[in-house]
Amino acid sequence: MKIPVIILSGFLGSGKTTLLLSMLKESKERGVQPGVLMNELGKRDVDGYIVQEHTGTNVEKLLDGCVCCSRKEELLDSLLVLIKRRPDVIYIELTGVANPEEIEKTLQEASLREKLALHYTVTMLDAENALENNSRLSADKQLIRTMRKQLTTADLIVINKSDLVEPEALWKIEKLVRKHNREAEIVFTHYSKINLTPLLAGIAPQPLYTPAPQRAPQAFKGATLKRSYTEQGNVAVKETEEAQHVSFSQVAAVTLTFPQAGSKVLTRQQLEEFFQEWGSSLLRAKGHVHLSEQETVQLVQYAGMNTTWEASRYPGLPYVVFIGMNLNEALLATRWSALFNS
Ligand SMILES: Nc1nc2c(ncn2[C@@H]2O[C@H](COP(=O)(O)OP(=O)(O)OP(=O)(O)O)[C@@H](O)[C@H]2O)c(=O)[nH]1
Repeated sequence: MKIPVIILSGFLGSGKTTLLLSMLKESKERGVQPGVLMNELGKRDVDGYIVQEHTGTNVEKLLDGCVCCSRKEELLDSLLVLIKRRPDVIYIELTGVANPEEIEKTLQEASLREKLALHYTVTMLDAENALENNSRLSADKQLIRTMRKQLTTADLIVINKSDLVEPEALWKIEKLVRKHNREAEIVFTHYSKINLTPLLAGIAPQPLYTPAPQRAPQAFKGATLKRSYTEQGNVAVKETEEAQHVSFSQVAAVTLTFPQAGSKVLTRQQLEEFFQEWGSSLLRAKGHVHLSEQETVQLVQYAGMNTTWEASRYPGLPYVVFIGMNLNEALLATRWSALFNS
């Protein structure tokens, strides 16, 4: 019996974990036992902790690199670990700079192809930044190619964060998406709220020895979903064999911790200003912080230039992961220390 796999891809901060959380909630309501694999660029497991805290789901994690390149071997091992637990479905959340095509190829490897069946590849887009990303990130050609692959490989493209833009921007994004993928279903939403019934169609609690569910038997609006690469996508993305196996080049993650007791206490505003200070070179930041004794631990998230705060029960030492393009790590660390000494 093959286990269906759903891949969640999409640029940094586009809403993948938010979608995963609602998929896990829905799975629980259906009595479906999920296996979850999460990949993070940084050394700290921010999203895995969120998933465990919100849903109690046991997560298989791959930290500090991308499963489509530097952590490729470990992807295979982690999937084998998950398979042993006999889940009804496997959800793989990729880093924001991963090429889902590489993961699809891994699923075809001899040790996996008899056990796993790709069910859907979903790509999330952040409506607030999707139109500017091409020019904002143009210095990193490999990243641009990867983001294009995220579009061409998808069966379903979710244009998320629609609450942050005018309707006209959504039509422009749809036009852009269609240039790269004519076949995928496109849905517009905010906070990753989509109808999960088509996505989870055919996935049910599996008794032993039942036939594998059919892949994507239902579509979002009645049409049958097909895996296809548009001519445009194939022509536009001319890559060398070597380039195809690398998904990000100039994007890196830096984890910074807080000085021990006795140092100056930061305010939320100071931390938010610190994020803004790095301009477009800081693409994403997230972490668990404890700014003052008066406040509980907070999960802080910086995505698309917006900062959000949420109470958390994270028990460990506070930290923030910074993900950026050509981030000057030494300068970042110096400026970070200065925050507490000024
Ligand atoms: N305003 C707004 N914020 C959103 C929406 N969807 C998600 N967010 C917020 O955006 C931030 C990033 O969301 P995530 O779901 O963590 O995004 P992600 O793609 O998993 O992020 P990475 O894995 O770190 O790349 C969080 O603070 C979310 O609460 C949305 O539709 N609108």
